[in-house]
Amino acid sequence: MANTLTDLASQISNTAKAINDFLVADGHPQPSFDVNAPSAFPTAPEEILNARRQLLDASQAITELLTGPAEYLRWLSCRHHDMSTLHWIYHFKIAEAVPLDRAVTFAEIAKARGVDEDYLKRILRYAMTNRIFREPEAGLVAHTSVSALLVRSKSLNDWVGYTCEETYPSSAKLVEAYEKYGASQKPNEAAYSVAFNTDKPMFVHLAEFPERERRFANTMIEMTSTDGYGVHHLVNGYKWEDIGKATVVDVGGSTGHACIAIAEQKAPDATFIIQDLPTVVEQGKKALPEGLKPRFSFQEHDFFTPQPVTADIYLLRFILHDHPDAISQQIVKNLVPAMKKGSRLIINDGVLAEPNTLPKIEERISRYITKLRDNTLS
Ligand SMILES: C[S@@+](CC[C@H](N)C(=O)[O-])C[C@H]1O[C@@H](n2cnc3c(N)ncnc32)[C@H](O)[C@@H]1O
Repeated sequence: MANTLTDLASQISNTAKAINDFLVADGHPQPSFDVNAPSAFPTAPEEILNARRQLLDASQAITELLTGPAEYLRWLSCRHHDMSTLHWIYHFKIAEAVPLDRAVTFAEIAKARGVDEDYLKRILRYAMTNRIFREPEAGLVAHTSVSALLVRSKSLNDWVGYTCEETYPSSAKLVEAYEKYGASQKPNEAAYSVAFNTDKPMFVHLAEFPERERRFANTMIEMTSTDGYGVHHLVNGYKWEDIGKATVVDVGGSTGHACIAIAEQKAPDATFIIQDLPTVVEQGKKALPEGLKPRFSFQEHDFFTPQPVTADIYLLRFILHDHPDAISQQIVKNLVPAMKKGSRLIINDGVLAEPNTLPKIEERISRYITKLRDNTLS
């Protein structure tokens, strides 16, 4: 792998050219933080996606190399300001006070949201260094494509809320939780337990706060918009078109978004039972598209107890990574008594690559799953 400045620079130049040629040839706009810029890189052939990965990796490497280890470590340890300012913006609904089509003064935003103008200015000017809002003229605030998503995308706003208000405070308690529980595998002995002063597992505790539970369910939907966790991997990774009139049970299926995609795109005759905790089930029933009602039902079921439904297919999507091996085995064992001859179990989950086999950016994202477990689940 290239590791000198000139090697990295030429890798950056070559991959940038390949990407630019693709964007121009296919009529896509240049990447930009303009408020109306596309919110994601366009669909592209595999070689362009690879060039993008290489470019991201090389540009991160060159930035970090040039920053130098001491400076890099100093500022790495200050990144909590990124989260705390984002949290402040989320909590006081600042994005909603900025129109999408024009700039407004700090004073107008402060008045609309009932916050102190100077405080707001300090928070926003820091956030602007992360491309969240911009100051087109001194004293005026306008949206960027990033801050605009806090208004335009309800599920991305919920993702930000969940990370700022559940995982961020839990992360800050990682050391305290380890001091208290060591490497406990119990779901109620996690950093979340310390942060929220509870002896209940996260999902049980969340159920006491319907708005936070709803936000978590929406975060799961938003997750399917990401590269690696897209529901298209599940939809295209199995021959759903061959299952005919099968019954599919989605265990811990949240509000049913994965099975909705399967039902709409690949399995027009199958029926689906979405199982989850009681309040999530209620949300799922409310959000189900009208046309799917004859083929969908929602059922309260705790996957730590025996499965009540005999079905052709059981789906465990993004369930097992939340739990240590012994508990995951129990979740799977609970399915066995309900299974009939020919029943299938489909597991769709994150798999960790060997260390150093992915670009650093991708390896870090894939390891979020392990952090999720340490922080919030066990
Ligand atoms: C990480 S989410 C995955 C959701 C969904 N399968 C998906 O792919 O988006 C875990 C889900 O398990 C549900 N859950 C947690 N504990 C549960 C339990 N004991 N029984 C049933 N569902 C549970 C949560 O409410 C949540 O919807």
